[in-house]
Amino acid sequence: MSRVGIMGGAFDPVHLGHLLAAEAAREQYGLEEVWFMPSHIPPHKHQAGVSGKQRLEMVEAATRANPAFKPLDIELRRGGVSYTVDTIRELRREHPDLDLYFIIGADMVNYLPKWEGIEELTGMLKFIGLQRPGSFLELDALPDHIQQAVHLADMPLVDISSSLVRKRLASGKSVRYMVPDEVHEYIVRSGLYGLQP
Ligand SMILES: Nc1ncnc2c1ncn2[C@@H]1O[C@H](COP(=O)(O)OP(=O)(O)OP(=O)(O)O)[C@@H](O)[C@H]1O
Ligand SMILES: O=C(O)c1ccc[n+]([C@@H]2O[C@H](COP(=O)([O-])O)[C@@H](O)[C@H]2O)c1
Repeated sequence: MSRVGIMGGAFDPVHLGHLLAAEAAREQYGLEEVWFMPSHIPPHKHQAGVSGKQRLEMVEAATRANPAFKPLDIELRRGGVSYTVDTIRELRREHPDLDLYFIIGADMVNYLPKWEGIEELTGMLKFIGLQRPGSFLELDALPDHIQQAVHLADMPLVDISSSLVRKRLASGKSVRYMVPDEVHEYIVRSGLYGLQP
């Protein structure tokens, strides 16, 4: 059974932290591919400022050079609030042969008890959790059935977030090397996040 990782997020915009997390999970769990999946409306935070099409295009630009990384537009096509449980049900119908691993940073691991349909979700996939500066990942604090579904991976800690990238762009600061060059070019060319095209 092929192992596939899913890196879900708003990707507003995609940054180096996302790519390093996906690569660490791929390497440490022998994932054949990692699918980068922008959410339509995130379940727990404000809707992204940039359109789904543009967030997907940035993900396409960021993943193009890596044959193991693929963009996945399933949540953008479905619309509405992007509950992961709905997406995984759909993906398992389409790909019953895959062993799915959902990749998340420490902030999201700690939030797992509040995810919609978490009991069903832990029966359908495994999570790969990564430490992230600013949120300490504490497995012991989680209910048993969630702890059993979460596997840990190591990555070089990087204190980069999409909010930091947006804030820096809006105040005219450099985000070079925080996002891939292709994404930087896309942001500048499209005049996103307060830049003039
Ligand atoms: N620097 C990072 N290290 C590890 N995981 C990360 C990092 N940045 C984001 N993630 C994880 O990537 C997933 C998608 O994150 P998302 O697209 O919401 O980015 P974000 O940087 O958290 O955004 P924002 O700052 O707008 O809240 C989440 O599981 C999040 O925990
Ligand atoms: O389904 C849920 O209840 C749920 C709650 C919080 C987060 N998620 C998913 O986790 C991924 C990372 O979330 P975020 O908010 O950090 O972009 C993204 O794919 C979200 O849809 C899912």
